[in-house]
Amino acid sequence: MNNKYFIIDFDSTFVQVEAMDELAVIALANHPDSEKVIEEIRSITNLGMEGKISLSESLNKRVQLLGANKKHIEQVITLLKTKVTQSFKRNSEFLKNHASNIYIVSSGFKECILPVVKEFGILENHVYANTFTYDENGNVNGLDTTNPLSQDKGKVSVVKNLALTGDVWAIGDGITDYEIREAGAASLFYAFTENITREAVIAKADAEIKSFDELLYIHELPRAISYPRNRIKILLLENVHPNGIKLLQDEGYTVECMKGSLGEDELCEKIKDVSILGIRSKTMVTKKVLDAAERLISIGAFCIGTNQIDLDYATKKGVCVFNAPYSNTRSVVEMVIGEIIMLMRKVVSKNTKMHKGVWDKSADNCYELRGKKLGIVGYGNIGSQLSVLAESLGMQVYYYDVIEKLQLGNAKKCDTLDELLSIADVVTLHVDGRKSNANIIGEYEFGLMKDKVIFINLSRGHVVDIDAMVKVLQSGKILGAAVDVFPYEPKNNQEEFINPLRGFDNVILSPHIGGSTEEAQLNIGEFVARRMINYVNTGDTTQSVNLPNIQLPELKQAHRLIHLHSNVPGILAQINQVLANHSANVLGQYLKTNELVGYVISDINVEYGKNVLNDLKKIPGTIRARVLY
Ligand SMILES: NC(=O)c1ccc[n+]([C@@H]2O[C@H](COP(=O)([O-])OP(=O)(O)OC[C@H]3O[C@@H](n4cnc5c(N)ncnc54)[C@H](O)[C@@H]3O)[C@@H](O)[C@H]2O)c1
Ligand SMILES: O=C(O)[C@H](O)COP(=O)(O)O
Repeated sequence: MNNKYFIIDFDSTFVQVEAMDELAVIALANHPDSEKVIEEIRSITNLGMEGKISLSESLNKRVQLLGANKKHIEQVITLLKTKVTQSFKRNSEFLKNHASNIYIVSSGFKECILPVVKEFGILENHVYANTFTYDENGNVNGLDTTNPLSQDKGKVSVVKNLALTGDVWAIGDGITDYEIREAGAASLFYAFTENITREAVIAKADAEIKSFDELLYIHELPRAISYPRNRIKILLLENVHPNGIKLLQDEGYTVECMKGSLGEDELCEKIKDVSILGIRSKTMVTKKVLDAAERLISIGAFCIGTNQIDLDYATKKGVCVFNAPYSNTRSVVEMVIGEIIMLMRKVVSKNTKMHKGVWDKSADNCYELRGKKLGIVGYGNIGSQLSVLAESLGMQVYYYDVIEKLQLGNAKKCDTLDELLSIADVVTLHVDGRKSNANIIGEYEFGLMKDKVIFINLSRGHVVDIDAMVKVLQSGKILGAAVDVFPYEPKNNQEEFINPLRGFDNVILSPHIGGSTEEAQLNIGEFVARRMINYVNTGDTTQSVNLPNIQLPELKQAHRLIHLHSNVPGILAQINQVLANHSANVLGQYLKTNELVGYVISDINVEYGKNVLNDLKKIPGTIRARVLY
C-alpha cells in the first residue's frame, strides 16, 4: 500500500450530497424566495460539475447567493455526518488503517468537510479544500481567493504539489476530479457513481466505480465485504412491488425490472450473468433455465406458490429459493368469501342480464350462505384462514387435507375427498401446486358433488380437469363457479386469454388476481426482498423453501465461510480438516441438512487466504463455497 494514493472528492462522493446545496437549504430556510434561490444554487453546482461553467465562477456565484453564517455551518456539519456514502462508511477500517495514503481534495469548504472526514481517521493535513471568509458578525461574505482550490484547475495544482510517487487514483463524480488525471497528476481517474451518475464524467473516466468497495475489490485491497454489491445483478420479472425493488437497490445491487414474464428461451438468454432472480407465478424456472444461469445464487418467488420452479434441481445447483408464504393469504380468503356470496345470489348472471337491459327480479335458486356447508380441499394457510372467516359468517365448515391438520373452531375433518365432495354445498380448492395434484378434480369428482353446488378454484390451474368442468357446467349441475387460475395463463396483459370456460354466465373468471391487492403486493415485495438480502449478506436461510433453514447470529470480528454440498457422509470432517490445515480458529459452526444437501457455516477468526476457499471447493460433493466477510 505504500505507493498507492487515493485522492477522494468530498461532495457527492465521500458524502451522498453536495454540502453547498445543503447549506443553502439551511441558510435560506426563512428567505422569502428560498426555493428559487436554492434551485439556482443547485443548477450552478451542476453546471460546474459538468464543466459547463468554470469552477471559480460556480463557487463565487453560489457563495454570494448563500447568505450563510457560522451557525448554519454547524447545522450542515451535523447533517453531513448522517450522509456519509455507504461504501465509505462500510470501509471505515480501511480509511483509518491507510490514512497516510488518503487525501480529500475538494472544491467545497474545509469548515464543513474536516469534522466529517476526521471521524474516519482522515488526517487533518490531508484535507485540501476552500475556506470561507466572514464579516464581524460571523456571516459568510466570500471565500479565500488565495487558495488554489478557488481557481480553475485548483485540484490539479494541489495534487501536483503533493508530489506523490506511485499509483495515484483520483476518485470523484465531477469533471474537476478528471482534470487531475488529464494533467498527469493522477495515474487513473475513477468516476464514482454510487450517489450520482454524470454521463459526461463517466465518458472521461478510466473506469466507473459504483462504490468504494468496487475500487478495493478491483485492486484486491482489504475491504469490508468480499464482493461489491453493485456487481450482484438482480433481474425482477412480473411487476414486483416498488418497495421490494427499492430495498434491493438501497443495498447497492444492480437491479433490472420487467413488467411481464419471459419464456424459457428468452429467460435462458437473460439469466446468464444474473445472481438473483425475482419472479411471480408465471415464470417457469426449468432445468434448462437453471443450467443457463452461470451465477445464480437465489430465486425469490414474490408469491406463495413455488411449483413454477424446478425446486429439486435448484437445490442441487445450490440456488436458494424464497417465497412469501403468508403475505397474500388474507387477500385470497376475502376474494373467496366475496365470490361465494355473489354466486349464491346469482349476482353474476343477473349483472350480465342487467347490462343487456333485462330486469330479472326473482329469488329462484338464490340462497344465504348462513348454515350452508363449505368444503375446503387443502387446509393449509389459506384453507384454514378461510375456515375461520366462513364460520364467523355462519357457514358449517368441512375440510379435507392429505396430512393431519389442526382443526380450527368447529370445522369438521373429512377422511376422504369423496366424503367432503358429497357433503359440501360449496367446494373450494386450496391445495398446493405439486405435480401429483394434476386433475384431482375431474369427471368422477364432479359426479360426487351435490346438485347446485358452488365450485371455486383459486389454487392452481392444473388441479382441475377443465374439459370435465365444461361438461358438468353444460349439464346445469353447477349453480355457479369461480376460477382464478388456469392450466395455461397469458404471459402478459397483451396476450388473449383462451379457455373453454369462457362464455358461461354463471362462472366468474378472473385473471389470477387472488393475491393481487396493494396490501399483499407490498408485503410480498418487502418480505421476499428482505429474505434475499439477508441470505446474500449473511448466509441466513431462514424460511428458504429448498435449503436447510439456518438462522444465523450477527457476525462480529470474524470471517464467515459458507459451504453447500450434496448430503453425503463425512463432509463436515473434511471442512474442519481444511480449516485446521490453514490454522483457522473456528468461532462458531452451524450445520443443517435436508435429504438433498448439507449447509455448513463456519465463522473463523483469522485473515483467510484464497487457498482456504479453494481447498473448501475441492472437497468432493461441494456445490458452492463462498466467503462473506
Ligand atoms: N389465486 C391466487 O392468486 C393465489 C394466491 C395465493 C396462493 N395461491 C395458491 O393457493 C394454494 C394454497 O396456498 P396456501 O398458502 O394455503 O398453501 P399451503 O401449502 O399452506 O396449503 C396447501 C395445503 O394443501 C394440502 N394438500 C396438498 N395436496 C392436497 C390434496 N391433493 N388434497 C388435499 N390437500 C392437499 C397440503 O397438505 C396443505 O395443507 C397454493 O396452490 C397457492 O399457490 C393462489
Ligand atoms: O402463488 C401465489 O401467491 C399466487 O398464485 C399469486 O401469484 P402472482 O403473484 O403471480 O399473482
